[in-house]
Amino acid sequence: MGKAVKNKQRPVNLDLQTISFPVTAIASILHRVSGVITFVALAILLWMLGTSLASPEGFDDVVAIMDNFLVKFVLWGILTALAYHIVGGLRHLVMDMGHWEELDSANQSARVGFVITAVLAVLAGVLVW
Ligand code: HEM
Repeated sequence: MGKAVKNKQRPVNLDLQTISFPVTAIASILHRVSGVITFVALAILLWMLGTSLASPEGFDDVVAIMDNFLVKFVLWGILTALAYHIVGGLRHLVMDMGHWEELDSANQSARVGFVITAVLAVLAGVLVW
């Protein structure tokens, strides 16, 4: 009993300000977050598509809704999340084929993925506004 307690006395760092995640961990977390955002966004986008196709009034309603900064911002966020999910997803698929699995190449591909997403986010902003 006493020995079991002793074995649990390992160093534990719970000070969030001193914990720094590797770039690959951040890329991984963001991929999951962007997947969940994309999933939730599907409901919003399908509702907008359905409403806009249902009638000319519905189309006008969706156009009117889109004329709001907050709605545009949410749409921009959705497009950016989708862009990151696709970029990160393609990176995953390349890794599944046995490439970019070493520490250096994994770090580099994660960084390149962030840069490509930043460019796509700017393009999404141009599209939405
Ligand atoms: C409607 C569109 C999509 C939705 C809602 C979606 C959602 C998700 C979610 C929730 C996950 C789980 C993430 C996790 O547990 O870590 C996931 C994983 C994944 N997604 Fe998507 N996704 C979509 C489209 C795509 C596309 C277009 C690609 C292609 C590039 C893609 C590639 C992947 C890959 C490779 C994984 C596995 C990642 C891993 O092994 O950790 N997804 N997706």
